[in-house]
Order: sequence, then structure tokens, then C-alpha cells
Amino acid sequence: MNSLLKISPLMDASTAAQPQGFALKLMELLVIPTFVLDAAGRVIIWNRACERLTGVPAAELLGTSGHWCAFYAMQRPTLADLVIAGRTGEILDLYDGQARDPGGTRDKLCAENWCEMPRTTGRRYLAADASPIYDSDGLLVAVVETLRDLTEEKQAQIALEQLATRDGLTGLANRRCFDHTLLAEWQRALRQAQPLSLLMVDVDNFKQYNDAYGHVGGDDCLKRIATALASEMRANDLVARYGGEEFAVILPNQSLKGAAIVAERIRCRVEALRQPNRGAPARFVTVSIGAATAIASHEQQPAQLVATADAALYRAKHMGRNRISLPGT
Ligand SMILES: Nc1nc2c(ncn2[C@@H]2O[C@H](COP(=O)(O)OP(=O)(O)OP(=O)(O)O)[C@@H](O)[C@H]2O)c(=O)[nH]1
Repeated sequence: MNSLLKISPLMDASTAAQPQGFALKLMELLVIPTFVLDAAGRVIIWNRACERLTGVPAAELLGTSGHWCAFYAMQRPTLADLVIAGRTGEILDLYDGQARDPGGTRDKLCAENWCEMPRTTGRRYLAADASPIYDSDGLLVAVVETLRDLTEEKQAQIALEQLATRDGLTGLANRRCFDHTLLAEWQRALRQAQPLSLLMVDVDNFKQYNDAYGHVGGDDCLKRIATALASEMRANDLVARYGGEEFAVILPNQSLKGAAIVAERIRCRVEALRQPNRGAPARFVTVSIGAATAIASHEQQPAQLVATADAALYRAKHMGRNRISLPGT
């Protein structure tokens, strides 16, 4: 017995003879965006709320399998298509958040993802529920997909996540995000037996900079250095503001030799900014960098990698600043 048939007490004598026809008509009027596919994947209902959400009129889609183009720029299955094709396993590849059979109803699927919505003004984050309808012999006759527009909620969640993980001044990852990422990368390095490198980057003579140009000038300087650092990173690297005028760079799968090359590139990049620091002996803003690399092991902690890079940074400062230092140098 499918869920549509359960509404039969609401029907009068004439509609009771065609309960599915009645229910499908009812769906047309629902304020929840809803579409229904038949067992061959053709659109048999595209309700008005769905028209409003997608900007695609029902007349264009009824009887066709072109409903994907209301949501996506490239052809791909909707949740309802996955149910019809029995390809529910693909939900993991195609959707962000998913919960199979959330209410214990056979084959009902829920999932969320960003949709391009080519016929509207911009992409939307939609939550979809797809429920199959079976006839009395247990054969699939249709799949109902209902949609909820969660764009505002998702954007608020992303903004909150940004606030929780970004440094307010520079826009780089904050210390909390650094700690979290370092631990995650350490565990990954442990699983894959890959090296993990870390750079600690500290602005030289920054007290003099603040004294000469004021705290607001100092803030601007930190922002410029942050941009320079970020421009040197690859996709899997993470650059974070570690605290004050100190930055940290996590370099996954990077040997000490590779880390030294990145460190020297960063040092040169900051030097090339030619940012005057009239209070400092070098007359320009420079950075000192300590590098460290570990092959992660259960005996060690990521904090030891930080301590080793910090010790190298201390040596770079001690040796005269505007230089990089590796463990043991
Ligand atoms: N403008 C600004 N200054 C900051 C910020 N965070 C830390 N500082 C300043 O950075 C300076 C760091 O000074 P020190 O720790 O003495 O280091 P330094 O002068 O850079 O000297 P070395 O590191 O030894 O080269 C202090 O004056 C802090 O007030 C910030 O967010 N904005």
C-alpha cells in the first residue's frame, strides 16, 4: 500500500475510483515544489510551485525526461531518476548530505545539493525527498520528488563556518582551523605513510613596524603578507594565521627538501613586496621561516612537528632574520 492510497478517505465517490488521478491532481496544487515521474522516468506532474522554483513551465517538460535541465547545466540524474533506475547507491557520489530511507519507508530517499538552476537567477541549495509509489502488485508506477529550498539556511551555515574557521583580519584560516587541519593531515600522513611538512613564518622586527606606522598600518602590512603567502600555496596546502605576526603553512605530502623550496619562495615573495620598515635594520619588511618535516608515526604527536618548526624559526631569527632554517641547520 503506497502513501498516496492512504489519502482515499478524503475522496468522494467519483475520485475514489481513480485514487491516483485524484492524488496527482492534488499535487499540482501543493505549495511544496513537487514533480512526479512515471516508471519510465517521464514527467507526469510538474506542479506550479516547481515551476516557480525552477522557472521551467510544466508544458515544456510533461511527457519528457528533460527535467534535469531545470536543475543542472549538464545532464545528470535527479533523486527520482536514481529511485526509478534502482541506482540509489550513486547518491553518495551525486549529493552532499544524504540519508537513505530516513523514516523507515521502503526506498524513500532524501538528499541535499547545490543546483545550478539554469533558468533562474542563480544556484540554489535544494533538499529533495523521493518517494516511490507501487501498485497493488508491488510494481513501481511512479516516483514523487518534493523539494525544499534551503539556500538561505545553507548560506547562513557557510557564513558561520567561515566565522569559526577564518581569521578576521587576514581572511586566512585561523588557529582553530590550523589545529584541526594539522591533526587531520597527520592522520592522513599516518595512513598513507607520506611525509608532512610545516613552515612557521614570522614577520621580522614587527614591533618596530607598529612603532613606526601605527597599529592600523601594522594590520595592513599583515594583510599584504597574508595575500603574498596565500598566492604561493597549492590546492592541498593550508596557510593559517597562527597568532599575532606569525603564520603557519601545512604542506601535505611534502619532503623537507620541497618544504625548503616553498619556504624560500615565500621569503623572496615577501621581500619583493618592498614594504618599507624604517625601524628595522633591513629597512624593508621581511620574514624568517622555520621548516620541519615528519613521517607521521603513532609514537609522535603533531605538536612535535610544530615544536621542531618553531625551533628552526628561532634559529633563523638568531642567525639574523630574513632567512629560512631547517632542523639541524
Ligand atoms: N598591528 C598589529 N600588530 C600586531 C598584531 N599581532 C601582534 N602584533 C605586534 O607584533 C609585534 C611582535 O613583536 P615581537 O614579538 O617583539 O617581535 P618582532 O618585533 O617582530 O621581532 P622579531 O620577531 O624578533 O623579529 C608586537 O608589537 C605586537 O603588538 C596585529 O594583529 N596587528
